[in-house]
Amino acid sequence: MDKNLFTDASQRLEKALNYVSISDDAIEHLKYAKASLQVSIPVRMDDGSLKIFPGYRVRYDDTRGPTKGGVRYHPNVGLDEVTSLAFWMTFKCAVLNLPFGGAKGGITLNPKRLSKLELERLSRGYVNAIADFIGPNVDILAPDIYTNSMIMGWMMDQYSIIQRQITPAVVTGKPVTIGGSLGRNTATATGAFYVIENIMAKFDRLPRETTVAIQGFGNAGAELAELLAKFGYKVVAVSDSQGGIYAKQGLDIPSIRRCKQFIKGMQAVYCEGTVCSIMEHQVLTNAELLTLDVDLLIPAALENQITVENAHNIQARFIFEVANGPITSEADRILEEQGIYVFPDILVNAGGVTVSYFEWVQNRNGFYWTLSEVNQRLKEKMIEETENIWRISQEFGVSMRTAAYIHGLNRLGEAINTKGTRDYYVNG
Ligand SMILES: NC(=O)C1=CN([C@@H]2O[C@H](COP(=O)(O)OP(=O)(O)OC[C@H]3O[C@@H](n4cnc5c(N)ncnc54)[C@H](OP(=O)(O)O)[C@@H]3O)[C@@H](O)[C@H]2O)C=CC1
Ligand SMILES: O=C(O)CCC(=O)C(=O)O
Repeated sequence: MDKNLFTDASQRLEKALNYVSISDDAIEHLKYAKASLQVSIPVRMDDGSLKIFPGYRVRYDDTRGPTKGGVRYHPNVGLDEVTSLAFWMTFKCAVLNLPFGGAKGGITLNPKRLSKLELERLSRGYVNAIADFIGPNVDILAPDIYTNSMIMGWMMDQYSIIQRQITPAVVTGKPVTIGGSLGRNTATATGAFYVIENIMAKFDRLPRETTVAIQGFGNAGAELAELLAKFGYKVVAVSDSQGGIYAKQGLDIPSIRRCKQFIKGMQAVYCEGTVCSIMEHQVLTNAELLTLDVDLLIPAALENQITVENAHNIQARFIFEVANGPITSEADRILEEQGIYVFPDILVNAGGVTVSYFEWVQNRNGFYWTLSEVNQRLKEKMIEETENIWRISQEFGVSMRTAAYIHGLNRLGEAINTKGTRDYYVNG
C-alpha cells in the first residue's frame, strides 16, 4: 500500500458522506486529530543499561465524551498507526452510542524481549510520560495488542500514585480484583459472536454447516474461536504470529489453547509457543489461511492483511473484522465486486470498548455487576447496533462498512453541531 494508514482509513468516510446531511464544519473537524502526544520513555533494563522507547497517545475527537481507546505494544507502532486507531475508536464509540470520543496509544517495541520487571517499569514510565494527557474524565486507557489486564493494573496504579488518590476509572480492562469488570477479558470475542449469530440468522445459516478460519490467536481470536466451536461452528483453521494450522474436520480449540498456554509457562508474560507446533494438523502460513475456502474469515491480528495483492484470492463468503483495519480500502472495493460480505471493525470488535464503558460506569458508581448482567447488556447493545446498521445498509443499498460510517457520522455530526465548532472562544 503506497498511501499511509490514516489516509486510507479516512477515505472510508467519503462514501458515507454522500448519505448524511452533516455540516461542512463538522466534516472539517473530523479530518484531524484533536491532540497527539509523542513521548520518550526511559527504562532501566535488568542488566543495568538504560533504554529509551518511543510512545504515543492520540486523542482524536472528544465531542461525545472523554476519549477512550487501548494501548498497543508492538514493533510497528508509530504516529500514523496510532492516529488511525484513534480515528476508528471515534467512530466505534459513536456506532455503539457510548458517551466517549476516540483515542489510542502505543509503544514501539517487541515486548516479548522484555522481562516482566522491565515491562512493569516501561508501563509505569508510559503513564508518567502521558499523565497530564489522560484522566477518568479526559482520556481512558485499555488493552490492545500485547497489553493485558496485568499491564492495565500497573498503569492504573501508577496514575493513582501520581494523583495521590485511587483512580480506577482512568483505565479499563484491569484485573477484577482491583476494579476490573467481569466479562471484559472475553468482551471483544463475545461482542463479535453476537454480531455473527445475528447475521448468520439473517442468511439462514446453521453453525454446523459453517466453516471458519481465524487469523490471530490472542485475547480476541482465541476466545472467539472457542465460543464459535462451543456453539457448533466448524473452526477449521487458526493462526498466530508464527503461522497457522488447518484441519478439514474442525480443530479442537480448547486443547489448542491449553497447549499454547502450556508452552507459555508460568513466568512468561507472552506466549513463545505457537499453534503450529501442535502436531497432527496441516501447517499453513498466515497468507494461506486468508485465502482458504471457508464460509467465515475472521482476521483478528494486525492491520492491512487483505490488500490489492490478495483480495482477488479470498474465497470466504463473509468476513468479520475482529482486528482493527485488516482490509485496505482498495481491497474493500475488490471484495465488494466479488460479492463478499464484509462486516466492519467499528461494529464487530466493539464489544471490548462496550464492556470497558460498563467498567468505567461501575468504577464511578462503586457498584459492581454480575457476569450475566454484563453479558446481557453487551448483547442488547451489539444486536441493537447491528440491526441499525443492517437497516441503513438495506435502505441505501450500501455495504455494512459504509452503513456503519453513516450511522457513526450521523451521531458525531449532530454532537459537533450541537456543541458548536469552537471557531471562537468565549473567555478563552
Ligand atoms: N483486546 C481487545 O479488547 C480488542 C482488540 N481489538 C483488536 O483485535 C486484534 C487482536 O488484538 P488482541 O487479541 O487483543 O491481541 P493479543 O495481543 O491478545 O493477540 C494478538 C494475536 O495476534 C497474533 N499475531 C501477531 N502478529 C501476527 C501476524 N503478523 N500474523 C498473524 N497473527 C499475528 C499474535 O500471535 P502470538 O500469539 O504468536 O504472539 C496473537 O495470537 C487487534 O487488531 C486489536 O486492535 C479490537 C477491539 C478490542
Ligand atoms: O476497551 C477499550 O476502551 C478500547 C479497546 C480498543 O482499543 C479497541 O476497541 O480497539
